[in-house]
Amino acid sequence: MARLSATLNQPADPAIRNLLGPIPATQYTNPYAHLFLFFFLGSLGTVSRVNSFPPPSRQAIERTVEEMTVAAEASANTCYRGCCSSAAIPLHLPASSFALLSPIAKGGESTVYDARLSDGTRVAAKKPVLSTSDDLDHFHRQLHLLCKLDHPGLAKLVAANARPPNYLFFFEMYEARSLAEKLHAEEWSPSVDQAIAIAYDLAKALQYLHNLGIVHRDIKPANILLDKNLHPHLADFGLATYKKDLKHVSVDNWRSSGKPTGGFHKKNMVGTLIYMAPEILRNDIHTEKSDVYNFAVSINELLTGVVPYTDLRAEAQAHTVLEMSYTEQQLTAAVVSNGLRPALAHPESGSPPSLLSLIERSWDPNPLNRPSFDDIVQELYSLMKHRDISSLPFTSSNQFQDDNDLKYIQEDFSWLTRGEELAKKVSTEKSNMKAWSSSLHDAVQYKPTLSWGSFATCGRREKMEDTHFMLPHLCNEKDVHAFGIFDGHRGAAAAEFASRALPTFLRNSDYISSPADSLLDAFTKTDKTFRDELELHRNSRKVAQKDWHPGCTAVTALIVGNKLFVANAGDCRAIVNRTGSPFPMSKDHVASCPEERARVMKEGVVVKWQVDTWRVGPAALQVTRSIGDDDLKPAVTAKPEIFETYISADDEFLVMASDGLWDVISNEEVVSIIKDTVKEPSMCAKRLATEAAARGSKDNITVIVVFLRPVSTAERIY
Ligand SMILES: Nc1ncnc2c1ncn2[C@@H]1O[C@H](COP(=O)(O)OP(=O)(O)OP(=O)(O)O)[C@@H](O)[C@H]1O
Ligand SMILES: [Mn+2]
Ligand SMILES: [Mn+2]
Repeated sequence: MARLSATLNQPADPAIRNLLGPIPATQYTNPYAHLFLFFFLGSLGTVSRVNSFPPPSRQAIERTVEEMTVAAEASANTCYRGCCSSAAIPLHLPASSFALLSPIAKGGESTVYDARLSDGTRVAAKKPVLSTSDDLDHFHRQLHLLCKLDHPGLAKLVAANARPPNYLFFFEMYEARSLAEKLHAEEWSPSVDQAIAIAYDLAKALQYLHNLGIVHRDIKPANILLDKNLHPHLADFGLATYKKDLKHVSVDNWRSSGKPTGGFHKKNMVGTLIYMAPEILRNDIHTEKSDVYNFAVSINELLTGVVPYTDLRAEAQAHTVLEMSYTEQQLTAAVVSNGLRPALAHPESGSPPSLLSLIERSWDPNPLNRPSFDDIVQELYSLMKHRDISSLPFTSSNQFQDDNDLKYIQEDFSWLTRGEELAKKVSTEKSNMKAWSSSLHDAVQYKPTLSWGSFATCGRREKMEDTHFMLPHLCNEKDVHAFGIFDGHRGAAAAEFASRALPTFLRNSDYISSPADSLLDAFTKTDKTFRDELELHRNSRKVAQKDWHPGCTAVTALIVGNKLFVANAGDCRAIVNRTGSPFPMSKDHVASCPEERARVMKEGVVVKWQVDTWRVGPAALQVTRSIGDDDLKPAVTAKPEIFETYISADDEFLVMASDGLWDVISNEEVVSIIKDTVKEPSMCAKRLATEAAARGSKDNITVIVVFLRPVSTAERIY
């Protein structure tokens, strides 16, 4: 308001000054001045109709007023109202710097054009229909939101023109157009693996939005755009909003809107009716879980290639469901009251049962029963790993891969499988497990009873660079178990490689007699094999960026009978709850630790205070030990520190986690959180990760919880 009053007081177009003339100056500074002005200008239109001048449209006047504001504003990159700003996206693209070519889609709300920027970039220009001041507000809300978003799974805004008279959004052009067109116009039929990869990418994008507190509210294949590699990008933020604003918006939409059955809202409702969750059809407020429902219907459409409910065509009344408006009510009633859903993809078509179950749970009538996108991402990620989809050409690799190894992926390369292959090749196939367990046959020794679970989430990060493994009963030895977590940096390559290579080395340890030596050996071999492989790839023509040095920190626990060994390199951490308090099983290797700093400097690498903490070398790494990071070897060593201890009845559980957890939750708090959680290891792991995310952890979070004694005993004690 301050801005408005300031600008209105400036000398401007005399026509406008005349229009505004009669308004007493005091009213400009009143907080409702804008509204006031608006009504006032609106009534002018009516007045001037009496005279024979053509009435200036409300929109024209509002824009002229806004133009004055534009003139008054410095060249700051904000919209004319000052509500939207961006460091990266130009918000005032002058008319001379773009050309609109042919329209590619036209809806009630907007026209999308094939367009070119002056540097020749092909973009999609979305020109919204702005006929009321509500539409203008809506444009600003949408721009404000789009300026805040940056995720590979979302349609990317590259520029905007947020000033009169041409309000435009410029998006990156996704050449394969929308999933709806691809499926129904081109009759594309994706492989199951392609469908899973698309679902995973989309789920990641939605997880990102939900973590920011944003709901999309219009997920459907027509709003899922595909690039030339068939990676999906969620588009159309016309209905997206902060969840916290939703109550308000919803009341606006459904109750106090002057036109409850027509216009904008009706159109949006109708346009997406077949994707809408029962609670929305009942006019409840949209939550994240309504997005989950829309997602499920869309993914099922991707798997089946069938527009929801159109396969009911044979049945008498369903015939017109999509064509005639009166049957919309019947469809609504069936979805809401009778639990009607689109026909689920057939297992015979190759869709894995776990995916079908995920879809069914995601369109559950009760929103509370639907999984969150954290859960969905996790499930799809496991499914992808299980099917080894990361090595297929159409993968959603960029979600958990660095842009560099994206190239490998597209050439059928996977750091995961490479880790396993190479470790097998390097190690001899002779296992030492027998030697370890021969020490176990002591009748009086304590026998821990194990149960284990894990949870991993990308959290607020865009990419998942943590990996982990759980190998209970290693080599079919009932008393030997291994667990590990790897936290990647500078890409996920090292973490992925290590998550397969390290357990393979462990399994195949040959000549070494003690488990601790085997751990040490597995760490150093994993590091060496990874760096050798990386060197080969960097020298090959496949990698554009030669200066690429991914690494990962690692923590691995090996339980042999009643003995626990933890090997750690970097800032993951492991603790045991021993007689009710945390007993550390690792030490953090970070540059802020004086001994570690001295060690690194002795090896000839500089450690400097940078930004907020001590950092190592030109790469400014915070950790002082890791696998990979070949630009900093040998100072940043892969040699782990190994702690060992006997497990006794005093020991309740082991917790291992990446630093995303420990950054925000102390060892003591971890113990007490598990104390009040159901004694089920994966529930405990999930609870800890969720708590860390809620406390603002900005990192990927992976947690493994291993109960060391029968859970019922533990529960009786607490
Ligand atoms: N960046 C883009 N690249 C390629 N095609 C695009 C792009 N953006 C939009 N389109 C095409 O234009 C169509 C409409 O875009 P969008 O959904 O953003 O507009 P809308 O007016 O909000 O439509 P709706 O009727 O779904 O609300 C899309 O389905 C797609 O076919
Ligand atoms: Mn759309
Ligand atoms: Mn839209």
